[in-house]
Amino acid sequence: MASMFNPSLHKQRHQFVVDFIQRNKPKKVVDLGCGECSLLSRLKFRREIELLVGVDIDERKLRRKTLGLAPLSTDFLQPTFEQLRVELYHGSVLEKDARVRGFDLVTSIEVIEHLHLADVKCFSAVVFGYMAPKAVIISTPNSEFNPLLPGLSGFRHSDHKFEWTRAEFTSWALEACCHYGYEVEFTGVGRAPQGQQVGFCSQIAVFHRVRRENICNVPPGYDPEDEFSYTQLYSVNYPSLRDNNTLRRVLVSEVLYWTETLKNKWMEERSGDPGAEFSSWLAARGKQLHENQTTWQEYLEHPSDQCSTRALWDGEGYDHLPSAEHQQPFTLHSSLWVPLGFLCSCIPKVSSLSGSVEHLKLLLMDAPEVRLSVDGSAVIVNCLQQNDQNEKEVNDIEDTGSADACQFNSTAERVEDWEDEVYDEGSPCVKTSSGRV
Ligand SMILES: C[S@@+](CC[C@H](N)C(=O)[O-])C[C@H]1O[C@@H](n2cnc3c(N)ncnc32)[C@H](O)[C@@H]1O
Ligand SMILES: [Mg+2]
Repeated sequence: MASMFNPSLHKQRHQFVVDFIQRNKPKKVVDLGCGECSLLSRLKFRREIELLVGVDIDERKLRRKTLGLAPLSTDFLQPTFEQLRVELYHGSVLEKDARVRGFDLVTSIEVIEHLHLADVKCFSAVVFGYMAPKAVIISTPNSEFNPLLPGLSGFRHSDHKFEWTRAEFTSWALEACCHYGYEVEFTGVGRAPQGQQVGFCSQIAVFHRVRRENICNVPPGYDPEDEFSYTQLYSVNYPSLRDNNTLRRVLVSEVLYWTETLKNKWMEERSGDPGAEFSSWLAARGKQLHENQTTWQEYLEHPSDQCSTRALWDGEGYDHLPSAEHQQPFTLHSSLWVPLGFLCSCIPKVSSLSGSVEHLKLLLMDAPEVRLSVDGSAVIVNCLQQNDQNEKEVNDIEDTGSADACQFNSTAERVEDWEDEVYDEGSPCVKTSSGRV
């Protein structure tokens, strides 16, 4: 049978669900009779889903592929604002469990035919009456197709309790609609050869819940005894930027990366002229970026162009930056001070993660990897090379000012109180620049 369909029937059924999800964007999805979780492993990539649950009666099957549902390293390295929780339960589709009630979508792919016919009514009551999701996708073999399957005698699988014709499937589905207030469309996957009027190899019914007043029978009442009949085997929360710890971790990495890169650019580009002032460099570079309609982030992402920097420094009159309303970075003795306002306004990645300067400050305040000024308004980056460190420490005892610090009279007063702190602590403020994710 496998060779009859390409892609395989199994893949086509799962693709049908994936396409449905892409169109309808359900947030809570449960796969009943999920087996070895192959559909769930595909659905975990559909990030519109926030809660993805699998239920099966076969615990061994469930445990075999649990690892396939775990977040990948990229989920940790590049988390998004989307949220996903995956849960696996050992239990029967014939029993009620409140944890899968009121979902947007229930799927049950090639499961119903494994139930005894006498239990199918109970399945309908649990799925449509108790779980009462917005939509349901049920697939099952179409017995009318069986004569076309080479070498098949009897049912398609030894565990099948029945296989329905299209009329039998339709009759069951319409009855469930009438009882529980759903409407249904019929389709399938696995086309018959041309001229054969037998329907699809796998027949599929897609149910949508209709308005409450259309429900013929009130769903069975809430039974506290049945509320938690499943046993949870697995649950995992995917990393999300909506979680404060994840957001802080990513933001810290970004802030360390961009402040270190800014420092490195400055140090690289001034290498031919150790006396070059940071303020002139910043102003000239800012003006050039403005003229080229380039953002600081774009500039920092690319290798230095030392020639053009030399030319910039030879110019004059760069006493303001295009984004003058934002505080500008400045050097104070051996440190680079990067105001959070600058990071938020000039580095879109930082602003989109933090949302505001205040929020950025709040998140960085508890992060030991980032050194903030006393008032929390700027990140302080040490500019000394390791081998300059000792010499500088000795010099600092006698020399309390530097040329660069004097360039920033306007800001010097503001940071007067912080200055002691910069020198008292003396150690590099940034431990790493490569921790960015
Ligand atoms: C043919 S497999 C389909 C697996 C999966 N839906 C897929 O598409 O790959 C049928 C699954 O239904 C499960 N099953 C059978 N009876 C069940 C019940 N009463 N409750 C939950 N799962 C059941 C079986 O353990 C098996 O994993
Ligand atoms: Mg089957």
